[in-house]
Amino acid sequence: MITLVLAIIVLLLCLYFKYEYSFWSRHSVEGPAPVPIFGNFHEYILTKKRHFFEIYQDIYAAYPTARYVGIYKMGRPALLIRDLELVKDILVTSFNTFNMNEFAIDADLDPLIAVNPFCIPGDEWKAKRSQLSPLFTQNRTRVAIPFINGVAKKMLEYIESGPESSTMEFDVKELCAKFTTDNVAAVSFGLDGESFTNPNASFRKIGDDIFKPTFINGIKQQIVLFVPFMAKILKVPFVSKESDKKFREIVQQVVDQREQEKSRRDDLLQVILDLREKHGKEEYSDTVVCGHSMTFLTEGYETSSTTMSMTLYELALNPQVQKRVQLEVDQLLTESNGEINERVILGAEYLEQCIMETVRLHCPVFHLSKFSVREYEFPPQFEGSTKSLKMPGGTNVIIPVYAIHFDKTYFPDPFKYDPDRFSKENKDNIPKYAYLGFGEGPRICLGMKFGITQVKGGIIAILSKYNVLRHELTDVPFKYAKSTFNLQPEDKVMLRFEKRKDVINEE
Ligand code: HEM
Repeated sequence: MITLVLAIIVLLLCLYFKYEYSFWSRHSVEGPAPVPIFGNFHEYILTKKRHFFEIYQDIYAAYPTARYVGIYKMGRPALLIRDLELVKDILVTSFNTFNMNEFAIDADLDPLIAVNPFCIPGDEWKAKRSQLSPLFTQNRTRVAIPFINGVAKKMLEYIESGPESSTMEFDVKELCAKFTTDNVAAVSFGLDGESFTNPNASFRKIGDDIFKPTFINGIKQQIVLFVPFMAKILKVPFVSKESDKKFREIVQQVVDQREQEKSRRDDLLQVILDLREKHGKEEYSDTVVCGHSMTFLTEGYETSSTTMSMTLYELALNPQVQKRVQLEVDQLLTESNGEINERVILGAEYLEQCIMETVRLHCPVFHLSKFSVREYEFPPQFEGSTKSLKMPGGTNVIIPVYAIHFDKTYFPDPFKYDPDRFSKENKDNIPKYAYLGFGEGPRICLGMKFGITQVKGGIIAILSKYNVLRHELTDVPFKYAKSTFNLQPEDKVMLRFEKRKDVINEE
C-alpha cells in the first residue's frame, strides 16, 4: 500500500514538473533543459560546482544568436536577456514596465533594509530615491573628500604599525573593508568607525553580519532569491535583530547628542535630519532616518570595498599598470603637497580607468534581475523570426552583467586587464549598455560617484607609499565565494606590501 502511495506521489510530482518545465516550450522559447526541482541551478544549489553568475555565463554562451533564453530558477520561469537593444528597453525606454527589482524585502522583518530604494518598486521607489538623492550630489561628494583623506591616514598608520606590519602581508579584502566602513561612519555620521583600532568595532560587525559569505548568510540569500515565499514563511530577516538594534542605537545616540548640543555637522545624517525638519516626522520617521543611514552602510561599504580590493589585486598582477598609476598619483600629490584633495581625486584619470576595468572584470553586482509590472511584448527570440512573445506582468527578466562584460564582441580580449578600454579616446568604442557595472537608466547606482571617490582615495594613499605585490597565497585565477548574491572573494585576498624606495611625498 505504502509503495503504491509513494509511486502515485512520484508520478504526480513527475507530471507536475513536466508541466511546470514545459512553460518555455509552450511559449516556443528555446532554453537549456531543466532538472526537476532545481531548474537550471542544480550546479549552484545542489553541488555548488558553479556560482549562478557562471551558470548565466554558460547559458549566455550557449545561445549566441538569441535575443533571450528561457530558463528556470528552480520552478520559476525567467528570461535571460542577451540583446543590448532589449537591455536598453528594460532599463531605460520601458523602465516603467520593469521598475521592480527582484529583491523583495518584507518591511515587517527588515524595516531598515525595506527603506533602501534598491528593494522598492514603483511610486514608492521614486519617493525613497528622491529622499536619498540630495545625499549624492556632486557637492556632497566633494564635502566627503576631507573625511576620506582622514580615514586614509588612519589606514596608512595601520599598515605601518598594525599587527601585519612585521610581515607586510595583508588580506586586502579585510583592509579595504575597514577603510570603506570607516569612511561610511565618518561621511555619514561624523563618527570614528574604529575599524583600524578596535577588533570589536560595531560598524564592522554589522557589515559582516549582513555580507560575510558565511554558511548561514549563504542559505539566507538563497532562500530570499530563489524561494522568496519561503523567506516569508520562515521569517528570515536579512539584518539580524541584534544588528538592527545596535544600528538604531548608534544613530539615535548621534541624533540625541546633536539635539542636546544644538550642534550641526557637515555629514549625511545632518542632510537627512534637515530634510526631516523641513518635511516632518511623518515622512522622515525614525525608521526612515535609520533606514537611509543603513542604506549608506550596506551600499557604501561592501561594493566599494570589493572594488578597492579587486583593483589592488589586479594592480599587483599587472605591475606595469601599477607603475603608471603611481606616476600619475606622485605627480598629483606633489602638486597638492601630499594631501588627497578634490584636484587629486578628479585628476587621477588613469586610476579611474583602472577602477572601471576592475568593475568590468569583477562586477560586484553580476546580474540585474527585474520583474515586469504589466504586459510586455518581447521581439522574436531570433533574428529573422516574426514570432514575438507577449508576456504578462510578473515576468522575471535577468540581465547577466558578468556574461555581457566578458563577451568578446563588446570587449575584445575580455580576460585581459586593460584599463585603456576606458580612456577618453577608446571609451566610446564600448557599445552602449554593454558596460553595466553600475546599472543604467533611472535606477543607475545612486552612489557611483561617492563609491569611485572613496576607492580612489584609498588606493592613492596606499600606492603613494607602497608597491603591492603578488603573494604566494594570492589566488590566480581569482576565486569567488559560491554562496553570495553579489560577487565577493571566497576567502582572503593576500598581497604583499613593499615600502616604495622612491616615495616623493614623505610627510
Ligand atoms: C564601486 C562601487 C559600487 C558599485 C559597483 C555599485 C553598483 C550598483 C548597481 C549595479 C546597482 C543596481 C542598479 C540597478 O538596479 O539597475 C546599484 C544600485 C544602488 N547603489 Fe550602488 N554601487 C557601488 C557603490 C555604491 C555606493 C558607495 C552607494 C552609496 C553609498 C551606492 C548606493 C546605491 C543605491 C542606493 C542603489 C539603488 C538605486 C535604485 O534602485 O534606485 N552604491 N549600485
